[in-house]
Amino acid sequence: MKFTKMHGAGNDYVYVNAFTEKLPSDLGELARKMADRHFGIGGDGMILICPSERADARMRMFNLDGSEGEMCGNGVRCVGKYVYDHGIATKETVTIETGRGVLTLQLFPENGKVARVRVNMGKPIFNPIEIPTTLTGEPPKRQPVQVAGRTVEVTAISMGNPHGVVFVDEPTDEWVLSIGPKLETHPVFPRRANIEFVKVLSRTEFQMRVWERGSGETWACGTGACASAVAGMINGLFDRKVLAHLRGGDLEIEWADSGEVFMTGPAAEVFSGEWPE
Ligand SMILES: N[C@H](CCC[C@H](N)C(=O)O)C(=O)O
Repeated sequence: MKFTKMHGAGNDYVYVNAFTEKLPSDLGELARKMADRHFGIGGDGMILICPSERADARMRMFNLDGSEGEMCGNGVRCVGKYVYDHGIATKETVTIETGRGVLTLQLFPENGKVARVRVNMGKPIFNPIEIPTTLTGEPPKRQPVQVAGRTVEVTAISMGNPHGVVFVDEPTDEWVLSIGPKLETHPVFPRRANIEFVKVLSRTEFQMRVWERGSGETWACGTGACASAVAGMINGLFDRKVLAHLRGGDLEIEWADSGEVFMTGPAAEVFSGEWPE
């Protein structure tokens, strides 16, 4: 089976073109094996680029633990790059079907290959039942959650997948690696959640580290950067356009008057090969 390794701001996945490749029935197991950094190709998970009846292609994303997520912001930029660079779509505006509907992407090629992508990520979801979270308020803003013997204020938002945003003075290892997994699996998030730790730098800039549901710490999270930006905006900390500094690079996030969130960032292909199964 042919695969392509790609990343968006260091959030790396093993991509498989399901237009041409034959896939096994247990996709979770395939993701776990291929994404293993010691015994496999290595990555934060696996993303399938599939045919769609409603869009240029359909994205399916699997975490490192084999669970399937609804959406992936860095992944969808890479899928946009893949379909253009590999001739599945020829226009610079493409549509990708995801677990949260069909998204429109604006591609920015350089010398014939896509280098940056702007994605209409749709409207943030504030309804606690849809997120899903047991926290109250719509949106649940800075709600106290008891974790590891302390009270942490969490803002819950869905960008198609669930996020809990925590504003901190410094996104330390203790926050990310110790509190992160406890919040991911906390009973306030019945389907678990991706957890972002955000340091406000100014009204237009923030630094973020993320603990992802099913994958652990990753170097960037597109949906997480959108959720963090919107969390900062509804908490009165940010203007409507912000720059997110993540471990693996920067993402520009804008919450437009239409209510839709636009994310712009890099997409890169690293190498391709064959998986011997
Ligand atoms: N890294 C991805 C999000 C993956 C989310 C996944 N961990 C989930 O279970 O929701 C992003 O760039 O948006």
